[in-house]
Amino acid sequence: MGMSRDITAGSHVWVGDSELAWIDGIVINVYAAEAEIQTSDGRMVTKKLSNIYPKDVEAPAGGVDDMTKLSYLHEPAVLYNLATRYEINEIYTYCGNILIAINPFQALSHLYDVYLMERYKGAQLGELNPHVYAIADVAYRAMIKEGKSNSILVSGESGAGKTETTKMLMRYLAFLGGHAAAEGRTVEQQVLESNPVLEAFGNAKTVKNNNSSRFGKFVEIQFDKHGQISGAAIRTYLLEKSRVCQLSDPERNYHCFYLLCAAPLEEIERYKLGDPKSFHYLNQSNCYELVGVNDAHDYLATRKAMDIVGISEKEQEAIFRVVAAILHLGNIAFAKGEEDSSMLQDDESKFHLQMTAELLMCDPQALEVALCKRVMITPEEIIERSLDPLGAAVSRDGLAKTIYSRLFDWLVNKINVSIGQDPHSECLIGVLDIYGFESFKISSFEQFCINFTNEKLQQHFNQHVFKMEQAEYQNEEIDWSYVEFVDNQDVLDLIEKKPGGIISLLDEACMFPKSTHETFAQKLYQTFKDHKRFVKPKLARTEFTIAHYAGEVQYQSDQFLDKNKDYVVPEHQDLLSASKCSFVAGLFPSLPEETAKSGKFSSIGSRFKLQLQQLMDILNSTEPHYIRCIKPNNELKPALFGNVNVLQQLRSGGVLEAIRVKCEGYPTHRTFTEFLNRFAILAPEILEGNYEEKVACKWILEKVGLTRYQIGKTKVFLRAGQMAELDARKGKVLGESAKVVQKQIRSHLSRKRYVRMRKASIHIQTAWRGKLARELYKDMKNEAAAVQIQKTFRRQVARRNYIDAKSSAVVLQTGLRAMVARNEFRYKAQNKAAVIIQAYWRCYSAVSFYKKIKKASVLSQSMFRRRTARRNLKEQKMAGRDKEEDGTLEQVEKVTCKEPEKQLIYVYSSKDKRKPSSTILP
Ligand SMILES: Nc1ncnc2c1ncn2[C@@H]1O[C@H](COP(=O)(O)OP(=O)(O)OP(=O)(O)O)[C@@H](O)[C@H]1O
Repeated sequence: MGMSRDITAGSHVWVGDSELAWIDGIVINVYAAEAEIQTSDGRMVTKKLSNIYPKDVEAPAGGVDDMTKLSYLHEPAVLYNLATRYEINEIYTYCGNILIAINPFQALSHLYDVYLMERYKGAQLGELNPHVYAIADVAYRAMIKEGKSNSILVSGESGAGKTETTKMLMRYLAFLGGHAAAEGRTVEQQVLESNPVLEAFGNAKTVKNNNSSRFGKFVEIQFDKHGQISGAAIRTYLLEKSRVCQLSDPERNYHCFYLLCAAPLEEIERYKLGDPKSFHYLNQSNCYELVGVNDAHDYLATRKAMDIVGISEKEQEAIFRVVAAILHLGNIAFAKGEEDSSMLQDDESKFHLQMTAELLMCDPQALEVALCKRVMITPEEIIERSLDPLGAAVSRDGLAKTIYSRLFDWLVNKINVSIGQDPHSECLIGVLDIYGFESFKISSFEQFCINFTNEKLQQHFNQHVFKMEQAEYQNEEIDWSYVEFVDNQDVLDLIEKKPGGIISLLDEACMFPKSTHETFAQKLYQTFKDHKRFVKPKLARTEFTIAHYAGEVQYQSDQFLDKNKDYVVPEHQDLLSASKCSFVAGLFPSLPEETAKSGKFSSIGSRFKLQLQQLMDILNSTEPHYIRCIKPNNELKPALFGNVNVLQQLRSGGVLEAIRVKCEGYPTHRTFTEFLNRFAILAPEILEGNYEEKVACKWILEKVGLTRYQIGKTKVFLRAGQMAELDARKGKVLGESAKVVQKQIRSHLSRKRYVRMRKASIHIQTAWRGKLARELYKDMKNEAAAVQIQKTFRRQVARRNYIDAKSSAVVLQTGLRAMVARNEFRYKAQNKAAVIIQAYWRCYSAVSFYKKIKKASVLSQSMFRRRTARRNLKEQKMAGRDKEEDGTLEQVEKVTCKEPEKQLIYVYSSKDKRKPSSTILP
């Protein structure tokens, strides 16, 4: 798919990357066979040209809904397209007629409502967005229109979404072919309800998926001539039996065991069950519960679904009794007995043996013997051999696996009988939900069978894709005779050829008592030493590698022989066919005498091969449709797209193989209009003339010089790489044109720039000159102003000096005159004032003298009077003492006046105090 010759410097390309698988970049340099590329994350890498793929820069931003619309159909383009679409929650994409469904790991309810079902009803494929409904609708309409059966093959690795997709398909088919208002249980209802029942018994939590189907399933939905569902059948393939007794952490056993442990109390007591942790078949892993799952609720839902699919109450009771018996069986432990024999380890084991026998309704002793002993029939005698504890445990596990797988087969059969098949139906739509290609570190017999299935389906797929291609070529009336068909028949021969294939050799080895896995491996090495699909790894003793279409897988042949042997130990068979429970006995019907005696060997491999052939026969008689489910990450998280992971699945899912098939022919188809829109530039002259589209396309192709292309009725068919070649030519033409355009534009731009610069420089000069003139003018103006200021200042100073001088003179004159005048005035006034002063002074002196004299005379008078009064008083006192003695003493009171001369001393008579008796002057 490489198109290295069209890669030049500047090309957008995809290059391999260890982390992202592919990364885009731009070619910087091209050397002889290598190119230097700058990746979009900024690194410089050098890669071989043959490992570089062109990138379509014209691709739509949201990706294309059909990969065949990609201009470059190669691995990175496919991957990038899916990643782009997944980012915007577009989980479905077509690759031609194949639908690629990427698990969203989140509920996208808007994608599955009834409204959408209505929209897809009758819509053409491609008319609406890619969807599972579109595929189911195409299958349904093709069936109605052509009266031919159709099948939808859903594949993908564990957890990719096959079961969910299958459920949606069945729901849509039930919607299309359902009965309007049917009474009771309708067929479609039973078909849909069979899912929870099968999931309870056939699904388990694995590291890859919490609800992983551990079997393949093909559901045939039959339709009557009115297009209504009239019957259905479910075929199952290769249930993983080993899970019943062997678990790895953090996986779980089949859901039904946990559901039963969460059943209503009375059932738990009836079956003597309890905590799942107490059962050996469940406690090998630490995972007992699932997030978001309620086992008690699911138990009741499963019982309800069993009712709907027609499993009676009594049968349901028997089914869960058997499930409980298996749990008890697993708890029977063995200890070493006498010699090489074994015995029950303890009382607990005895209890579980008793319980197992009770639940299976068989004899406990017979059960113990069946577990611990083997009967060997030789031509001479019948020998009973004891098993050692390990052998007894293997026998116990073998019994558990056989019972469980018989129970599962019974369920499938019962569902089929209940739903019923329509013997008159001519058309059916089969939905195949089968495990995808598996490659583990240790791949064993199961992976061998699974990968064999996928090889078979891949061949069918290749043939179909090739047929579809051919049909399109025929429609377009182009020659396709030399398109080669890619085949994987050689791998299928290696596996299934009879005689001489691996399965045949394995059966031979199983039949030969002395065979070991080493002798088997040696036989394989010898037989296939020259087979190009078979590889013996270096230093290998029992491993072998097969180069499958999806990649090499190394198988460990150690357990191939044991796992291939498909027989029930006769002791187990006899024990259970003798059970008193008709249900249990029914699981182990007695073998016809001759079959039992003949001991005819039956192998799982051969039986599976036969089953597969029958499936292929059905598929070959139908019109197939393919849905490839992809798991975008191992974390089971939404919005995480792991490129490397997805690429591996595209490879193993055959999508890349389908693309390779396409690339062998004409991977690129373009309608004439599309082609002209994209490449008319390669021959511009056709745009001028009025040519027919087909002629114009041919003209372009001839002008470019391409060969091996084809022109059909409506489309141009290009071989791988031719689109890139045309794009490269277009790139060159565009490059040349771009140069001319660039030249013109550059000259135009340069001139424009020159004119602009010139104009700008004139502007600058003008502005500069203006600035200078303004500055000069400003200086001159400042100078004139300064002169003016100086002049004014000087005048001001002179004027002030003059005024000062003048006013000084006036002041002086005034002063002088005033002085003269004062002098004159002072002389006259002084005389007058002296007279007045003298007059006053004299007056004053005279008054003062008078006052002094007056005062002195008053004083001398008063002194005289006082002396007189004092003499009087003395006399009176003398007289008074006499009076006192006769009680007529008088009171003396001094009346003080302001004028000393007026002060009086009154003398009162004690008899009459109101009237002084005499007054004494002081
Ligand atoms: N279309 C979808 N929308 C939402 N979730 C989905 C869709 N498809 C798958 N899933 C989620 O992915 C989980 C795994 O899907 P599913 O069980 O169908 O895988 P599977 O391919 O059948 O795996 P296995 O082979 O192990 O049975 C589902 O339980 C569901 O959660």
